[in-house]
Amino acid sequence: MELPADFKQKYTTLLGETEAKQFFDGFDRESRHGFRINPLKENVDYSEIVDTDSPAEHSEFGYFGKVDGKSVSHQAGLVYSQEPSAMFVGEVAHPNPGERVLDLCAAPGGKTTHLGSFMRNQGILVANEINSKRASVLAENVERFSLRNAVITNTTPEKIAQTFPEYFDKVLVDAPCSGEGMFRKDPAAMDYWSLDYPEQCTKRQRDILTEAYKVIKPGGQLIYSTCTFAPEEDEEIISWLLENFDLTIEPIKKFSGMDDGRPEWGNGDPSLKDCVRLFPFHFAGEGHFIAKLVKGNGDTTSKVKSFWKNKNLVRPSKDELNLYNTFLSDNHITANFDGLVVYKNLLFASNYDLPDLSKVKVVRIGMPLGEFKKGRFEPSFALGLALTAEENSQQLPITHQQWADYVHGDVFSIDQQLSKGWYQLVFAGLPVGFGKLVGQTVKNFYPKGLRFKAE
Ligand SMILES: C[S@@+](CC[C@H](N)C(=O)[O-])C[C@H]1O[C@@H](n2cnc3c(N)ncnc32)[C@H](O)[C@@H]1O
Repeated sequence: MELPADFKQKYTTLLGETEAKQFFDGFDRESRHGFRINPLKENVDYSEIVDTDSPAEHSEFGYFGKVDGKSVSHQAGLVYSQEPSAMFVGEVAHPNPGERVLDLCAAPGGKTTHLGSFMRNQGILVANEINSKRASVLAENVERFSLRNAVITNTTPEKIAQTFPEYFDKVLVDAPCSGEGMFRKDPAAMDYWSLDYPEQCTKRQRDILTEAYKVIKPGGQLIYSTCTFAPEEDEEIISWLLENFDLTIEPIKKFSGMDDGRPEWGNGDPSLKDCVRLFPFHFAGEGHFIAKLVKGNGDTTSKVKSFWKNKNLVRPSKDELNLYNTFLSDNHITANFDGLVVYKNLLFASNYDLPDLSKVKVVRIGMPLGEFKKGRFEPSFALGLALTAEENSQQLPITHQQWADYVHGDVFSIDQQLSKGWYQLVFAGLPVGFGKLVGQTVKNFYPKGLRFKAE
């Protein structure tokens, strides 16, 4: 691979001739692909749909291997394709069920879906993305992954800081960066690169981190990561954080092939060693830098405004509750969702412990359950993916061909005689969405914008 001459010169100075040569040779090695399994999808017959022969020791739900974007496993949220070094970020953050967690730079959702896997639908996971198109992709991935406790916002770090002062136990800043760790997989990333580019990125990283700091509870954690090797965006940024904020570095447990942070590439603080560097010539991944910091303990005086200050959100009316409960009982669904809230004619399972979100653009206020339509309740696609076999006995196993018809938007027939109603279609135990059975025809409710031709 033809690396930029300035890049080679810079890293030859930083690493010395011998190590720099190994570093550059690493870009010519073949990339190893990876994916994570979604632990929230239960009762799945893995042998039929995904190859889990090569687990990754450094990431609890991680595997080596390639997943096709048009496969059932990807489309129905059983897996998330993620390169092996990126899947160490969520592992370092490792939130617990019940915590309040923010993923500040979240799209397309690689880390968000990982954080949600650890949280097991308990607590609050706010996933924010500043770019609206990317926020939509984030919402799709969160929906596929069936994260019930995720709120998706599309706003700036400043607005997040105003809305959630000292609110979160853990904050992840997976920062926009110069992307040197993308060069191997996507050589076009080199076109953006220049000797000055890392320095330019640091300004934006400092601005984002200044806001991120404000939303961490005293004693809470900040996880910072980049997919670049540039010291300006890695050790230098952490040095700046240590010098300007009440933060200390927490050691990260390292696995084989992972390098220490380099104090001499920052301000010399020995604790920078406790950060982690993933270099492709030592570790089977594209490259990452990760730091974990803890905010000092102190009293908090900050208060957030109540969820119900937002006048657009209301509790479901008696009639709406009736429609929803009738839908559940008619279709043998026993799932129990808390935090019911209505926005326009949409019903969500949210969390009343959230603050007033009226100053930020909310993409989804929680898990979409469905929509009230002229005297009836129609379930969401997200609900069709999320319900487990225990929560919904009305499941209809389908073949791969029927799944292909379904995602293409076609109706299909079944041989059985079953009572009419909403059925959760399942392939190899994996729910793929709802269909409405009338006679022996399954009417298609696969979202129009997601339809595609499966191979
Ligand atoms: C490295 S990517 C995030 C990848 C994501 N965490 C994942 O694992 O899928 C960085 C994100 O930061 C967003 N971003 C760019 N400028 C930003 C800013 N000034 N404030 C906050 N986010 C920003 C980008 O749109 C991009 O989606």
